[in-house]
Amino acid sequence: MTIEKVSQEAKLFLTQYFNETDKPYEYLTQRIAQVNSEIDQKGYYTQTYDEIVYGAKLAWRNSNRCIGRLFWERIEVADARKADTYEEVFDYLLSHIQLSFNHGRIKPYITIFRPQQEKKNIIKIWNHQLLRYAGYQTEEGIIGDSDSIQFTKICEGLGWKGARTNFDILPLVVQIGDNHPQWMEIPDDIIPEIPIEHPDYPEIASLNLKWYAIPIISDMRLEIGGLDYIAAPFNGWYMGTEIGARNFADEYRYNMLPKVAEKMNINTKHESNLWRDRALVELNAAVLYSFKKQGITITDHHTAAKQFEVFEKHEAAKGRDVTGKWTWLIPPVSPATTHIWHKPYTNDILTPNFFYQDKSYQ
Ligand code: HEM
Ligand SMILES: N=C(Nc1cccc(CNC[C@@H]2CCCN2)c1)c1cccs1
Repeated sequence: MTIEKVSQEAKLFLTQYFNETDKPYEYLTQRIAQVNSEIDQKGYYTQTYDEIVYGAKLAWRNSNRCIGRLFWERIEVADARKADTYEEVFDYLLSHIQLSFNHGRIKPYITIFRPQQEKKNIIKIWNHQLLRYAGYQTEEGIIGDSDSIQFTKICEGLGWKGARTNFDILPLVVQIGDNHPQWMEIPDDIIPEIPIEHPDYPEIASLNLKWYAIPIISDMRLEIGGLDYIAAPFNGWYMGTEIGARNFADEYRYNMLPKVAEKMNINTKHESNLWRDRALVELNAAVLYSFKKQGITITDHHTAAKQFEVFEKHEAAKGRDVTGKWTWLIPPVSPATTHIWHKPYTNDILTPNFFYQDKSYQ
Protein backbone atom coordinates (compact mmCIF):
# COMPACT_ATOMS: atom_id res chain seq x y z
CA MET A 1 0.00 0.00 0.00
CA THR A 2 1.47 3.41 -0.97
CA ILE A 3 1.73 6.08 1.74
CA GLU A 4 -0.97 8.08 -0.05
CA LYS A 5 -3.21 5.04 0.29
CA VAL A 6 -2.32 4.68 3.99
CA SER A 7 -3.21 8.34 4.52
CA GLN A 8 -6.52 7.92 2.66
CA GLU A 9 -7.45 4.74 4.56
CA ALA A 10 -6.45 6.40 7.86
CA LYS A 11 -8.75 9.33 7.15
CA LEU A 12 -11.67 7.05 6.25
CA PHE A 13 -11.23 4.95 9.40
CA LEU A 14 -10.74 7.94 11.75
CA THR A 15 -13.79 9.68 10.28
CA GLN A 16 -15.95 6.56 10.81
CA TYR A 17 -14.55 6.06 14.34
CA PHE A 18 -15.08 9.69 15.42
CA ASN A 19 -18.56 9.88 13.89
CA GLU A 20 -19.80 6.59 15.35
CA THR A 21 -18.52 7.52 18.81
CA ASP A 22 -19.85 11.11 18.63
CA LYS A 23 -16.49 12.79 19.15
CA PRO A 24 -16.31 16.57 18.35
CA TYR A 25 -15.40 17.38 14.75
CA GLU A 26 -12.35 19.47 15.69
CA TYR A 27 -10.84 16.46 17.49
CA LEU A 28 -11.13 14.56 14.18
CA THR A 29 -9.41 17.24 12.11
CA GLN A 30 -6.64 17.53 14.71
CA ARG A 31 -6.10 13.75 14.75
CA ILE A 32 -6.05 13.53 10.95
CA ALA A 33 -3.45 16.33 10.77
CA GLN A 34 -1.34 14.56 13.43
CA VAL A 35 -1.57 11.23 11.58
CA ASN A 36 -0.64 12.80 8.24
CA SER A 37 2.47 14.45 9.68
CA GLU A 38 3.49 11.11 11.24
CA ILE A 39 2.94 9.36 7.89
CA ASP A 40 5.06 12.05 6.16
CA GLN A 41 7.90 11.38 8.60
CA LYS A 42 7.76 7.59 8.93
CA GLY A 43 5.60 6.26 6.06
CA TYR A 44 3.10 4.90 8.59
CA TYR A 45 1.42 5.99 11.82
CA THR A 46 0.73 4.60 15.27
CA GLN A 47 -2.92 4.15 16.24
CA THR A 48 -4.06 4.88 19.80
CA TYR A 49 -5.34 2.04 21.98
CA ASP A 50 -8.90 3.33 21.61
CA GLU A 51 -8.49 3.37 17.84
CA ILE A 52 -7.31 -0.26 17.63
CA VAL A 53 -10.12 -1.30 19.99
CA TYR A 54 -12.77 0.31 17.80
CA GLY A 55 -11.00 -0.94 14.69
CA ALA A 56 -11.15 -4.54 15.96
CA LYS A 57 -14.86 -4.14 16.74
CA LEU A 58 -15.54 -2.76 13.25
CA ALA A 59 -13.53 -5.59 11.69
CA TRP A 60 -15.75 -8.09 13.50
CA ARG A 61 -18.92 -6.20 12.51
CA ASN A 62 -17.73 -6.25 8.88
CA SER A 63 -16.94 -10.00 8.85
CA ASN A 64 -19.43 -11.17 6.21
CA ARG A 65 -18.99 -14.88 7.02
CA CYS A 66 -19.66 -14.47 10.74
CA ILE A 67 -23.03 -15.40 12.24
CA GLY A 68 -21.89 -14.23 15.69
CA ARG A 69 -21.78 -10.48 14.98
CA LEU A 70 -24.55 -9.41 17.42
CA PHE A 71 -21.86 -9.09 20.09
CA TRP A 72 -19.44 -7.04 17.94
CA GLU A 73 -19.04 -4.33 20.61
CA ARG A 74 -18.13 -6.90 23.29
CA ILE A 75 -14.54 -7.89 22.62
CA GLU A 76 -11.50 -7.36 24.86
CA VAL A 77 -8.26 -6.22 23.26
CA ALA A 78 -4.73 -7.07 24.48
CA ASP A 79 -2.28 -4.48 23.11
CA ALA A 80 0.80 -6.53 22.26
CA ARG A 81 2.36 -3.98 19.89
CA LYS A 82 5.44 -3.66 22.11
CA ALA A 83 6.13 -7.41 22.10
CA ASP A 84 9.64 -7.90 20.69
CA THR A 85 11.02 -11.28 21.81
CA TYR A 86 9.90 -14.90 21.44
CA GLU A 87 9.37 -15.08 25.20
CA GLU A 88 7.08 -12.04 25.18
CA VAL A 89 5.09 -13.33 22.17
CA PHE A 90 4.59 -16.83 23.63
CA ASP A 91 3.55 -15.24 26.92
CA TYR A 92 0.87 -13.14 25.17
CA LEU A 93 -0.43 -16.25 23.36
CA LEU A 94 -0.67 -18.36 26.55
CA SER A 95 -2.39 -15.42 28.29
CA HIS A 96 -4.87 -15.16 25.41
CA ILE A 97 -5.84 -18.84 25.86
CA GLN A 98 -6.30 -18.47 29.63
CA LEU A 99 -7.99 -15.04 29.70
CA SER A 100 -10.43 -15.83 26.88
CA PHE A 101 -11.31 -19.22 28.45
CA ASN A 102 -12.14 -17.46 31.71
CA HIS A 103 -13.01 -20.77 33.52
CA GLY A 104 -15.52 -21.67 30.81
CA ARG A 105 -17.36 -18.33 30.53
CA ILE A 106 -15.59 -17.65 27.22
CA LYS A 107 -14.86 -13.99 26.42
CA PRO A 108 -14.35 -12.74 22.87
CA TYR A 109 -10.75 -11.59 22.88
CA ILE A 110 -8.12 -10.36 20.42
CA THR A 111 -4.36 -9.90 20.93
CA ILE A 112 -2.88 -7.33 18.54
CA PHE A 113 0.83 -7.48 17.72
CA ARG A 114 2.74 -4.74 15.85
CA PRO A 115 1.59 -3.83 12.31
CA GLN A 116 3.61 -4.95 9.28
CA GLN A 117 4.33 -1.28 8.42
CA GLU A 118 6.65 -1.01 11.44
CA LYS A 119 9.00 -3.30 9.49
CA LYS A 120 11.29 -4.18 12.43
CA ASN A 121 10.91 -7.59 14.07
CA ILE A 122 7.72 -8.50 12.18
CA ILE A 123 5.90 -11.14 14.19
CA LYS A 124 4.25 -14.03 12.34
CA ILE A 125 2.14 -16.79 13.92
CA TRP A 126 2.34 -19.99 11.83
CA ASN A 127 -0.65 -21.72 13.49
CA HIS A 128 -4.12 -21.57 11.88
CA GLN A 129 -5.63 -21.68 15.40
CA LEU A 130 -3.78 -21.45 18.73
CA LEU A 131 -5.48 -24.70 19.82
CA ARG A 132 -5.72 -27.38 17.14
CA TYR A 133 -5.09 -31.13 16.77
CA ALA A 134 -2.25 -32.62 14.75
CA GLY A 135 -2.84 -34.82 11.68
CA TYR A 136 -0.71 -37.68 10.39
CA GLN A 137 -0.84 -39.57 7.07
CA THR A 138 0.17 -43.18 7.81
CA GLU A 139 0.06 -46.52 5.89
CA GLU A 140 -2.94 -47.52 8.04
CA GLY A 141 -4.73 -44.24 7.16
CA ILE A 142 -5.08 -40.83 8.77
CA ILE A 143 -4.55 -40.21 12.48
CA GLY A 144 -5.98 -37.01 14.02
CA ASP A 145 -7.20 -33.97 12.05
CA SER A 146 -6.45 -34.28 8.33
CA ASP A 147 -6.68 -30.46 8.06
CA SER A 148 -3.43 -30.29 10.05
CA ILE A 149 -1.31 -32.82 8.11
CA GLN A 150 0.86 -30.22 6.36
CA PHE A 151 1.35 -28.01 9.44
CA THR A 152 2.10 -31.09 11.57
CA LYS A 153 4.91 -32.00 9.16
CA ILE A 154 6.28 -28.45 9.54
CA CYS A 155 6.17 -28.77 13.34
CA GLU A 156 7.94 -32.16 13.29
CA GLY A 157 10.50 -30.63 10.91
CA LEU A 158 11.19 -27.99 13.57
CA GLY A 159 11.84 -30.71 16.15
CA TRP A 160 8.41 -31.19 17.71
CA LYS A 161 7.31 -34.84 18.10
CA GLY A 162 3.61 -35.74 18.22
CA ALA A 163 2.31 -38.67 20.29
CA ARG A 164 0.26 -39.80 17.29
CA THR A 165 -3.09 -39.94 19.10
CA ASN A 166 -6.19 -38.54 17.41
CA PHE A 167 -6.02 -35.49 19.69
CA ASP A 168 -2.43 -34.20 19.91
CA ILE A 169 -2.55 -30.42 20.56
CA LEU A 170 -0.02 -28.81 18.18
CA PRO A 171 2.74 -26.51 19.48
CA LEU A 172 2.63 -22.73 19.05
CA VAL A 173 4.95 -21.73 16.19
CA VAL A 174 6.14 -18.10 15.93
CA GLN A 175 8.62 -16.36 13.62
CA ILE A 176 10.09 -12.92 14.41
CA GLY A 177 11.65 -11.06 11.47
CA ASP A 178 13.70 -13.41 9.28
CA ASN A 179 14.85 -15.47 12.24
CA HIS A 180 14.28 -19.21 12.37
CA PRO A 181 10.76 -19.95 13.67
CA GLN A 182 10.53 -21.16 17.29
CA TRP A 183 7.92 -23.52 18.72
CA MET A 184 6.54 -24.10 22.21
CA GLU A 185 4.30 -26.86 23.64
CA ILE A 186 1.15 -25.48 25.28
CA PRO A 187 1.14 -26.71 28.92
CA ASP A 188 -1.52 -29.43 29.39
CA ASP A 189 -3.12 -27.70 32.36
CA ILE A 190 -4.21 -24.67 30.28
CA ILE A 191 -5.72 -26.71 27.41
CA PRO A 192 -9.49 -26.89 28.05
CA GLU A 193 -10.93 -29.99 26.38
CA ILE A 194 -14.44 -31.45 26.57
CA PRO A 195 -15.14 -35.23 26.40
CA ILE A 196 -18.19 -35.89 24.21
CA GLU A 197 -21.16 -37.82 25.64
CA HIS A 198 -24.90 -38.02 24.88
CA PRO A 199 -27.65 -37.94 27.57
CA ASP A 200 -29.76 -40.65 25.86
CA TYR A 201 -27.11 -42.74 24.02
CA PRO A 202 -24.51 -43.79 26.64
CA GLU A 203 -22.63 -45.82 24.02
CA ILE A 204 -21.53 -42.61 22.25
CA ALA A 205 -19.08 -41.87 25.08
CA SER A 206 -17.21 -45.07 24.19
CA LEU A 207 -16.09 -43.38 20.94
CA ASN A 208 -13.72 -41.39 23.19
CA LEU A 209 -14.31 -38.15 21.28
CA LYS A 210 -13.23 -34.80 22.72
CA TRP A 211 -12.62 -31.29 21.40
CA TYR A 212 -10.86 -28.13 22.62
CA ALA A 213 -13.08 -25.45 24.14
CA ILE A 214 -12.06 -22.30 22.24
CA PRO A 215 -11.50 -21.56 18.54
CA ILE A 216 -8.72 -18.96 18.37
CA ILE A 217 -8.02 -17.97 14.74
CA SER A 218 -4.39 -16.89 14.49
CA ASP A 219 -3.59 -16.70 10.76
CA MET A 220 -5.77 -13.83 9.49
CA ARG A 221 -4.68 -10.26 8.78
CA LEU A 222 -6.54 -7.50 10.66
CA GLU A 223 -6.64 -4.35 8.52
CA ILE A 224 -7.50 -1.07 10.31
CA GLY A 225 -7.11 2.37 8.72
CA GLY A 226 -4.45 1.31 6.22
CA LEU A 227 -2.36 -0.66 8.75
CA ASP A 228 -1.90 -4.44 8.48
CA TYR A 229 -1.84 -6.36 11.76
CA ILE A 230 -0.66 -9.69 10.34
CA ALA A 231 -0.55 -11.27 13.82
CA ALA A 232 -3.83 -10.62 15.66
CA PRO A 233 -5.30 -13.88 17.08
CA PHE A 234 -8.98 -13.59 17.93
CA ASN A 235 -11.58 -15.90 19.48
CA GLY A 236 -15.28 -16.15 20.10
CA TRP A 237 -17.04 -19.28 21.29
CA TYR A 238 -17.98 -22.28 19.16
CA MET A 239 -21.24 -22.86 17.38
CA GLY A 240 -21.83 -26.58 18.01
CA THR A 241 -22.21 -27.47 14.30
CA GLU A 242 -18.59 -26.49 13.64
CA ILE A 243 -17.51 -29.47 15.76
CA GLY A 244 -20.47 -31.82 15.35
CA ALA A 245 -21.31 -31.28 11.69
CA ARG A 246 -17.88 -30.53 10.17
CA ASN A 247 -14.87 -31.45 12.32
CA PHE A 248 -16.36 -34.80 13.49
CA ALA A 249 -18.66 -35.48 10.51
CA ASP A 250 -16.71 -34.65 7.31
CA GLU A 251 -15.49 -37.89 5.70
CA TYR A 252 -12.02 -36.36 5.13
CA ARG A 253 -11.91 -35.17 8.80
CA TYR A 254 -12.86 -37.46 11.73
CA ASN A 255 -15.58 -39.25 9.67
CA MET A 256 -17.60 -40.29 12.73
CA LEU A 257 -21.16 -40.67 11.34
CA PRO A 258 -20.99 -44.43 10.61
CA LYS A 259 -19.56 -45.07 14.10
CA VAL A 260 -22.19 -42.88 15.78
CA ALA A 261 -24.97 -44.68 13.86
CA GLU A 262 -23.61 -48.02 15.03
CA LYS A 263 -23.63 -46.83 18.66
CA MET A 264 -27.25 -45.76 18.16
CA ASN A 265 -28.09 -49.21 16.73
CA ILE A 266 -29.48 -47.79 13.49
CA ASN A 267 -29.09 -49.68 10.24
CA THR A 268 -26.68 -48.00 7.81
CA LYS A 269 -27.37 -50.24 4.78
CA HIS A 270 -29.74 -47.83 3.01
CA GLU A 271 -29.37 -44.04 2.75
CA SER A 272 -33.17 -43.84 2.55
CA ASN A 273 -33.70 -44.44 6.26
CA LEU A 274 -31.70 -41.21 6.85
CA TRP A 275 -29.31 -42.92 9.25
CA ARG A 276 -26.66 -40.30 8.32
CA ASP A 277 -28.97 -37.44 9.30
CA ARG A 278 -30.03 -39.16 12.55
CA ALA A 279 -26.41 -39.72 13.51
CA LEU A 280 -25.55 -36.12 12.56
CA VAL A 281 -28.30 -34.60 14.72
CA GLU A 282 -27.48 -36.73 17.75
CA LEU A 283 -23.73 -36.06 17.38
CA ASN A 284 -24.48 -32.32 17.37
CA ALA A 285 -26.81 -32.73 20.36
CA ALA A 286 -23.97 -34.56 22.15
CA VAL A 287 -21.50 -31.72 21.48
CA LEU A 288 -23.91 -29.10 22.87
CA TYR A 289 -24.82 -31.31 25.87
CA SER A 290 -21.15 -32.04 26.69
CA PHE A 291 -20.02 -28.37 26.56
CA LYS A 292 -22.98 -27.28 28.68
CA LYS A 293 -22.31 -30.10 31.18
CA GLN A 294 -18.76 -28.77 31.68
CA GLY A 295 -19.99 -25.16 31.94
CA ILE A 296 -18.25 -24.09 28.73
CA THR A 297 -19.88 -21.41 26.56
CA ILE A 298 -21.21 -22.75 23.26
CA THR A 299 -24.15 -21.78 21.05
CA ASP A 300 -26.51 -23.94 18.99
CA HIS A 301 -27.15 -22.89 15.39
CA HIS A 302 -30.79 -21.92 16.04
CA THR A 303 -29.89 -19.53 18.85
CA ALA A 304 -26.99 -18.15 16.81
CA ALA A 305 -29.30 -17.48 13.84
CA LYS A 306 -31.84 -15.74 16.07
CA GLN A 307 -29.06 -13.58 17.54
CA PHE A 308 -27.88 -12.75 14.02
CA GLU A 309 -31.46 -11.65 13.22
CA VAL A 310 -31.33 -9.27 16.22
CA PHE A 311 -27.98 -7.98 14.87
CA GLU A 312 -29.68 -7.28 11.53
CA LYS A 313 -32.42 -5.31 13.31
CA HIS A 314 -29.90 -3.28 15.36
CA GLU A 315 -27.93 -2.44 12.21
CA ALA A 316 -31.08 -1.40 10.35
CA ALA A 317 -32.01 0.86 13.28
CA LYS A 318 -28.58 2.50 12.93
CA GLY A 319 -29.14 2.96 9.20
CA ARG A 320 -26.38 0.50 8.27
CA ASP A 321 -26.72 -2.30 5.68
CA VAL A 322 -25.74 -5.76 6.87
CA THR A 323 -23.27 -7.36 4.47
CA GLY A 324 -22.90 -11.14 4.53
CA LYS A 325 -21.76 -14.25 2.68
CA TRP A 326 -24.87 -16.47 2.57
CA THR A 327 -23.02 -19.72 1.91
CA TRP A 328 -21.04 -19.28 5.15
CA LEU A 329 -23.84 -17.77 7.25
CA ILE A 330 -26.25 -20.73 6.79
CA PRO A 331 -25.42 -23.47 9.30
CA PRO A 332 -24.55 -26.97 8.00
CA VAL A 333 -27.39 -28.58 10.01
CA SER A 334 -31.06 -27.78 9.18
CA PRO A 335 -30.11 -24.53 7.36
CA ALA A 336 -33.63 -23.92 6.02
CA THR A 337 -35.03 -23.78 9.56
CA THR A 338 -33.17 -20.46 9.99
CA HIS A 339 -34.27 -17.06 8.57
CA ILE A 340 -30.86 -16.75 6.93
CA TRP A 341 -31.76 -19.42 4.36
CA HIS A 342 -34.73 -17.35 3.20
CA LYS A 343 -33.03 -14.03 2.53
CA PRO A 344 -30.21 -12.67 0.33
CA TYR A 345 -27.11 -10.88 1.62
CA THR A 346 -24.72 -8.64 -0.33
CA ASN A 347 -21.09 -9.69 0.07
CA ASP A 348 -19.58 -6.18 -0.12
CA ILE A 349 -16.15 -6.12 1.54
CA LEU A 350 -15.81 -3.23 4.00
CA THR A 351 -12.77 -2.29 6.10
CA PRO A 352 -11.71 -2.60 8.88
CA ASN A 353 -11.90 -6.36 8.38
CA PHE A 354 -10.12 -9.72 8.69
CA PHE A 355 -8.50 -11.16 5.56
CA TYR A 356 -6.73 -14.35 4.56
CA GLN A 357 -3.01 -13.98 4.04
CA ASP A 358 -0.28 -16.17 2.53
CA LYS A 359 0.89 -18.93 4.86
CA SER A 360 4.24 -18.12 6.48
CA TYR A 361 5.38 -21.59 5.33
CA GLN A 362 4.78 -23.59 2.11
C1 HEM B 1 -18.78 -14.72 19.95
C2 HEM B 1 -19.08 -15.85 19.33
C3 HEM B 1 -18.87 -16.10 17.86
C4 HEM B 1 -19.49 -17.09 17.16
C5 HEM B 1 -20.51 -18.10 17.72
C6 HEM B 1 -19.01 -17.02 15.81
C7 HEM B 1 -19.41 -17.92 14.82
C8 HEM B 1 -18.76 -18.03 13.60
C9 HEM B 1 -18.90 -19.15 12.70
C10 HEM B 1 -19.76 -20.39 12.94
C11 HEM B 1 -18.14 -18.89 11.61
C12 HEM B 1 -17.97 -19.78 10.37
C13 HEM B 1 -16.69 -20.59 10.65
C14 HEM B 1 -16.52 -21.75 9.68
O1 HEM B 1 -17.52 -22.18 9.06
O2 HEM B 1 -15.38 -22.25 9.57
C15 HEM B 1 -17.52 -17.60 11.81
C16 HEM B 1 -16.69 -17.00 10.90
C17 HEM B 1 -15.95 -15.85 11.19
N1 HEM B 1 -15.98 -15.13 12.36
FE1 HEM B 1 -17.24 -15.39 13.92
N2 HEM B 1 -18.13 -15.99 15.67
C18 HEM B 1 -17.99 -15.41 16.92
C19 HEM B 1 -17.13 -14.37 17.23
C20 HEM B 1 -16.22 -13.79 16.35
C21 HEM B 1 -15.22 -12.82 16.73
C22 HEM B 1 -14.97 -12.33 18.15
C23 HEM B 1 -14.56 -12.48 15.60
C24 HEM B 1 -13.43 -11.50 15.41
C25 HEM B 1 -13.21 -10.47 16.23
C26 HEM B 1 -15.14 -13.25 14.51
C27 HEM B 1 -14.73 -13.16 13.18
C28 HEM B 1 -15.05 -14.11 12.22
C29 HEM B 1 -14.43 -14.17 10.90
C30 HEM B 1 -13.36 -13.23 10.35
C31 HEM B 1 -14.99 -15.28 10.24
C32 HEM B 1 -14.67 -15.78 8.81
C33 HEM B 1 -13.44 -16.69 8.89
C34 HEM B 1 -13.02 -17.20 7.51
O3 HEM B 1 -13.30 -16.48 6.51
O4 HEM B 1 -12.40 -18.29 7.45
N3 HEM B 1 -16.15 -14.03 14.98
N4 HEM B 1 -17.92 -17.08 13.04
N1 LIG C 1 -16.55 -19.88 16.31
C1 LIG C 1 -15.58 -19.60 15.58
N2 LIG C 1 -15.36 -20.32 14.45
C2 LIG C 1 -14.55 -19.96 13.40
C3 LIG C 1 -14.48 -18.64 12.98
C4 LIG C 1 -13.62 -18.31 11.91
C5 LIG C 1 -12.91 -19.31 11.26
C6 LIG C 1 -13.02 -20.62 11.70
C7 LIG C 1 -12.21 -21.69 11.02
N3 LIG C 1 -12.74 -21.83 9.70
C8 LIG C 1 -11.91 -22.69 8.88
C9 LIG C 1 -12.65 -23.96 8.63
C10 LIG C 1 -11.85 -24.83 7.70
C11 LIG C 1 -12.41 -24.50 6.32
C12 LIG C 1 -13.79 -23.96 6.54
N4 LIG C 1 -13.91 -23.74 8.00
C13 LIG C 1 -13.82 -20.95 12.75
C14 LIG C 1 -14.64 -18.50 15.91
C15 LIG C 1 -13.28 -18.48 15.85
C16 LIG C 1 -12.74 -17.21 16.24
C17 LIG C 1 -13.71 -16.31 16.58
S1 LIG C 1 -15.22 -17.01 16.44
